[in-house]
Amino acid sequence: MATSLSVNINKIATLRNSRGGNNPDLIKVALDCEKFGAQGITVHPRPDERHIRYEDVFNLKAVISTELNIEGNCTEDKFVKLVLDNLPAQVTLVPDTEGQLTSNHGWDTIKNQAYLQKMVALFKSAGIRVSIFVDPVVDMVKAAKDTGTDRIELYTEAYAKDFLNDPEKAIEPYVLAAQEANKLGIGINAGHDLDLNNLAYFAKNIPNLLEVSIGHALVCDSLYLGLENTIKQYRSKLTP
Ligand SMILES: CC(=O)[C@@H](O)[C@H](O)COP(=O)(O)O
Ligand SMILES: NCC(=O)COP(=O)(O)O
Repeated sequence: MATSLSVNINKIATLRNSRGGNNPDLIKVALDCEKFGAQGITVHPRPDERHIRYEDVFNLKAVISTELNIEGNCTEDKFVKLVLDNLPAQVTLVPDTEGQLTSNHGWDTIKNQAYLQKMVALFKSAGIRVSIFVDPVVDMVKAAKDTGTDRIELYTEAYAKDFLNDPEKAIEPYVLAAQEANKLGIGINAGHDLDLNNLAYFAKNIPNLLEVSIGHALVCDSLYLGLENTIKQYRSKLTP
């Protein structure tokens, strides 16, 4: 089974916002990503709207034909409303605090069990698939199962960092977490700092990896390789 590639277009919005106009055109880029082989589009709007604006989500939902994955912090009412108003294929719950540079930890699914159960039920009752962003820790995966979530998203920053020195050691906690998820029947997504160097090894070693969402490195690579070629190269890393 090949893993799906969802392209995170936050960084396209960052570039657009830097000059206040509409260049690059986020909608056109999303549609081109799909044309070039992306199997989903990921956005992670943040409360300060420094990259994806809330209105972008409505505009994207109206035109894209692949899966829309909205990531963000469900403790913000505005985020919850945005998701319920747009009914994406998937919502990924990420425990960010306001003003955070980027995501830097997964949910503590034990401490926040009751809260997550409530939020998962809310989104699922609207027909939205739910994924919970977690660190690669077996106990977090076990407690994620109890929330009723459909999937987890493994937070891969530590993998990406440690891969440079020792790939086998870097992947170890992720394999254990994935094995637990497989045993419990939860789907597995992954993301953060995945790139052309570390992606194939991750996909090869994680059993039943359903989806990766990749933004920062993919957009950087496209400066050199072009967007179409870049997406094809990422897709090829996910083909068994
Ligand atoms: C949850 C995750 O790892 C990504 O969504 C990442 O946080 C992207 O967000 P930024 O583009 O704001 O860094
Ligand atoms: N969920 C991870 C994501 O969407 C993109 O993370 P990154 O590739 O920008 O680090």
